[in-house]
Amino acid sequence: MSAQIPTKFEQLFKKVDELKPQFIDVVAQAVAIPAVSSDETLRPQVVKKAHFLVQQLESLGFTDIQLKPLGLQPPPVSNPNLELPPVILSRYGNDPQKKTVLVYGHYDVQPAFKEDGWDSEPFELVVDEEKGLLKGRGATDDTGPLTGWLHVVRAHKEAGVEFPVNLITCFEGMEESGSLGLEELIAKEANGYFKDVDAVCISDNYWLGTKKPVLTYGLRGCNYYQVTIEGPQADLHSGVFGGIIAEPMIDLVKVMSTLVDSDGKILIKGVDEMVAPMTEKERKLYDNIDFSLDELNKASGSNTALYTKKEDILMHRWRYPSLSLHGVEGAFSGQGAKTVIPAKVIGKFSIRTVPDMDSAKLDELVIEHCEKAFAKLNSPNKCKAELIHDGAYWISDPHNAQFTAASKATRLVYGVEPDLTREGGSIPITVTFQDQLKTSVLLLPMGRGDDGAHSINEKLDISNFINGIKLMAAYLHYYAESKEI
Ligand SMILES: NCC(=O)N[C@@H](Cc1c[nH]cn1)C(=O)O
Ligand SMILES: [Zn+2]
Ligand SMILES: [Zn+2]
Repeated sequence: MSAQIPTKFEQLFKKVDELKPQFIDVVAQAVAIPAVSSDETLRPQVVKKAHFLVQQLESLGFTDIQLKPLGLQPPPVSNPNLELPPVILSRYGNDPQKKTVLVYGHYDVQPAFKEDGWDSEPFELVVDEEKGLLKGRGATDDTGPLTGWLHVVRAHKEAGVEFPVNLITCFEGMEESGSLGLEELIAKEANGYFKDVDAVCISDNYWLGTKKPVLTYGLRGCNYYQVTIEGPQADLHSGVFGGIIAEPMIDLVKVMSTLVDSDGKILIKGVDEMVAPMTEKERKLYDNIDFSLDELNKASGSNTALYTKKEDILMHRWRYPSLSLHGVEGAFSGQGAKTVIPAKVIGKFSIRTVPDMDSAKLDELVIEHCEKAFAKLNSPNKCKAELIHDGAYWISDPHNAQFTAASKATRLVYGVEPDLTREGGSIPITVTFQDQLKTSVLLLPMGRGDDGAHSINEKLDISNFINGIKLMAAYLHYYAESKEI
């Protein structure tokens, strides 16, 4: 850190360091609540986590705290009376002389089971001081970064440093399941709760690698589909019925195998044609990005990369679509050798979308493709392909007041210029904030590319957590000082 660091940052950063145990304790309490949005039976836990966060906001002096209901979860859903989890709106400061920054985060998490291969219980935060890690579901995605904003407020209060902006929180509990219901809420509040918002900042993605901080200006979208194949009335004995009835699982494997090649090529006609062509200007951007095949291999824990050149890896993560097969509901998946013929199986897959793909057109192509592939099997079973949820891709210009402030903050905290990156993952609501609030959006990641988000042993390095809080604080100060909006 430079010797001329302004006093306010010195005071703030010292306080952040002092409060480290308390900050980690808040993350531990939050991680202990298994707020898995995709598991309908865990919906009360998602709601419990919202209430936990409300308590935290209250104790920090946030005002106008509202738990916004979003109504019932739309189909496909097992329980048609399932309420969506609430969105948490709150503010800290209401000074018309100050800029207003909306911070978005999500308190829901991906599913996690110890049997998946975790070294510890996923919903018990492990604080490993020796390795410098916080380990647990949500540590990096997105419980750790979401709480970061609250810690920024606490550090200001306890250090006696004036908070530089008015802060508005928008924390949702359905991001991992397509942000259902949030778009409508944002549209409704654009001229209400959010009317004075000057900028939106999201901390819900990761550095590209493990060493260099980044600021992010693009995301892929995600359209998530399911194909249901139904046959017999109930699961059957394969010794009694095998070979004499049409098995849903055989049909499903055949249909799913027509979607994508082993080398990642999407086999659905018409998809490639929707992808924006590469320009020379864009091609040059990849040269300056700090990344290597080695980092990808380390993050995946394998040597299974489909591309070896940095440029190819980045292009296929950022600017080309991908299709992933995720799983099969209703299929036998336990240990041992159960000789069952599943009666109904639901295959799940998603497509990461990119400019200029048309989401509705993609749905048509995918559904038609699945129907045709099934028809070719001449099976007496029933097949239905449908969209579960979608979220749009987003790309913006990274040269504005927010990115300038965040670059300055990165130099202050990390002593380096951040790389400007796009992200292969999705945050479905990003584009809605930009369009509805007519503001710029900055993605300011806290964690590293090897954090294992959505995977086993998800972690956040303690240094990233602490420096990430300092980075958030410095960004708010520099943005507050900037002349432009
Ligand atoms: N940290 C962002 C993230 O993990 N986003 C999810 C969003 C999503 C979309 N559909 C299902 N989940 C992602 O998988 O990218
Ligand atoms: Zn996330
Ligand atoms: Zn996620």
